[in-house]
Amino acid sequence: MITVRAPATSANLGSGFDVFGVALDRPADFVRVSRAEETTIEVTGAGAQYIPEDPKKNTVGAVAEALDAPAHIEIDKGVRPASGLGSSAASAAGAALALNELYDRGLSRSALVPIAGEGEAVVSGEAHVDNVAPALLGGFTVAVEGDVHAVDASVPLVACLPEIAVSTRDARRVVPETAAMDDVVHTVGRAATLTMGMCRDDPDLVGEGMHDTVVTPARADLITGYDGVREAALDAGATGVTVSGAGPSVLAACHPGDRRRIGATMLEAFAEEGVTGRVYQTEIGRGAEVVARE
Ligand SMILES: Nc1ncnc2c1ncn2[C@@H]1O[C@H](COP(=O)(O)OP(=O)(O)O)[C@@H](O)[C@H]1O
Ligand SMILES: N[C@@H](CCOP(=O)(O)O)C(=O)O
Repeated sequence: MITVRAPATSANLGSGFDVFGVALDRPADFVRVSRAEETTIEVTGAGAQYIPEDPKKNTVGAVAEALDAPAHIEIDKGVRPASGLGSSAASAAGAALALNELYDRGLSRSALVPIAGEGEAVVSGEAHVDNVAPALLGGFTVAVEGDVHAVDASVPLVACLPEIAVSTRDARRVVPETAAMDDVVHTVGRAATLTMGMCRDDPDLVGEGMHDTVVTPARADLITGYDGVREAALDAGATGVTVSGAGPSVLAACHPGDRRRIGATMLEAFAEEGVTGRVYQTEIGRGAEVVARE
């Protein structure tokens, strides 16, 4: 029996739609696997009632199939589904790491990324890897067709999760099909700035690089109170604010020591719109890791 802790992740970071991702120090899922004749799944924890246990509908089922590694898989959810914090990806990445070891497959973490991506295809219709890559590799990741680049980075973050659900599948429907050249130039500049910020552990550059005029405005309309929450976080000292993944979580980058104030302000701004929620004071963290072998 092997247990893996698999972290939440935040994809896109504004300017890097479907490309950028970071592992978050918290929250996390715990995935425990034991060998079996056929795959069965048991889910407990945050939002478990919304997560199917049918292997054909759960991300970990697709991973077990891709690795030809049937198992009884217990998932203890720390990352609520439809949160914009890579909930489905955390389980997929955790299962990939755990089953790889359980069945002695010998695959590297990089080789497990597309396998965990198969799990994402089950829920969003596409095998995008911008969440599973940081969940496996940790740090800041850049997913380009067929390849992933990763770098360790240290930047304080606040993730504010409102009590509303936005499914990734629905949020992909509002993404514009085309962009004007001015917006493309703006986005490239911000994405490059963010990448430089990650390489230098510089929260100011990371925050500046989060600004995006193409995808984020369309997604923001799905999140009640987004504009007020963004303004409030910036007023409280955030260096940049954007939609986390497909939403509804809102992600702020900041300097050390500012997280508590920013988190409280974001919750107040949501409350003004009648929305409750919770805050994770977090930072860029490590990838999934084995925490127990029994
Ligand atoms: N192991 C899993 N963990 C979380 N969600 C899962 C899992 N397997 C399937 N799902 C489904 O995936 C959807 C949530 O995924 P998604 O919308 O991408 O949320 P998130 O933004 O938190 O990753 C829900 O419909 C949920 O039922
Ligand atoms: N690039 C994807 C990322 C979805 O992240 P999630 O955490 O909301 O599942 C997208 O923006 O659709």
